[in-house]
Amino acid sequence: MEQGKWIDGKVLAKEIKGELAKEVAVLAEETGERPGLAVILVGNDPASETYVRGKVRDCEEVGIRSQLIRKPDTIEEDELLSEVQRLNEDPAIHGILVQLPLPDQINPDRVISEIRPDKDVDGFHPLNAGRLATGLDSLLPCTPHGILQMLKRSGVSIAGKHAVVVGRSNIVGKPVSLLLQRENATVTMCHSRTEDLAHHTRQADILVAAVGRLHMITRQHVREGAVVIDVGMNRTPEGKLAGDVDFDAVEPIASRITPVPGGVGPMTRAMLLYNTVKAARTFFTKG
Ligand SMILES: Nc1nc(=O)c2c([nH]1)NC[C@@H]1CN(c3ccc(C(=O)N[C@@H](CCC(=O)O)C(=O)O)cc3)C=[N+]21
Repeated sequence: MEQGKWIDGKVLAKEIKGELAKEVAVLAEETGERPGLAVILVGNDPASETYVRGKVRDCEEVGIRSQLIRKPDTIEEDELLSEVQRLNEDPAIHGILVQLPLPDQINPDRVISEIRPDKDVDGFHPLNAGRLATGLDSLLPCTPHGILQMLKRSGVSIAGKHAVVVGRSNIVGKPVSLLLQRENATVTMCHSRTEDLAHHTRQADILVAAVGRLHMITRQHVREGAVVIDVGMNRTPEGKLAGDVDFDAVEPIASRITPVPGGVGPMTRAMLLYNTVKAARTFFTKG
């Protein structure tokens, strides 16, 4: 296996965290304060517990203060909305993240819309989605922004290239297609109802797989020399974490490829820190 063609998300995330740690130190020097992130975790789903613990640890690494707020999975929507409102008003909190998924009695769209857009470090609020779509400055969703950073920092040129995005979710597919267009790529969107998927994906210079189905992108979907970004987070029958791309089949023909784990996931976490620092800087400079 040729290590040089892997785009290593862990290495790049570490580089970004180093840059953010310096910026946090400068902010602390100038203002006497540190960025603050509040993470709300409803219930005790083991996967969510692991993710949230990771986020808290990441914050410590760069000097961001974090606050984990736990709520039982029986919480009513109104109570969760009140908790968000309280954090909206808290001057020590610059970023608010409500871990998804939420229990059935809670409408996630209502909760996301309750977060102050300038504290919406997931970039999920409709105002931030609309600002991205219209080309205004905004807090960017972490996974799409992480993908863009991976491409840029590993020297992949985007302008004029054909990017094919598989998956049209609000958290990955749609925003990553907008970001790639902003970088002057020609973008094709594919989804579960696309006919002859492989016909489209084989045209890709840059292929982004964000479907959530284990190993659905195989060798026949990929043009020789393509750059392949795997956003999938699936479990194999053996319980291992694996992507949407059949890595062993695709790696030999790709020019660059991201592994799972160790690819997009760590970048997503790094961009959450980036957004928290950005939100804090905006808050401090507005006075
Ligand atoms: N409000 C909200 N915001 C989120 O950003 C959010 C969320 N809810 N709910 C769940 C998903 C999932 N997600 C991950 C991020 C990084 C890794 C990650 O770093 N994964 C490691 C491996 C972790 C492992 O080994 O289990 C990797 O890919 O190398 C995983 C999952 C963020 N999410």
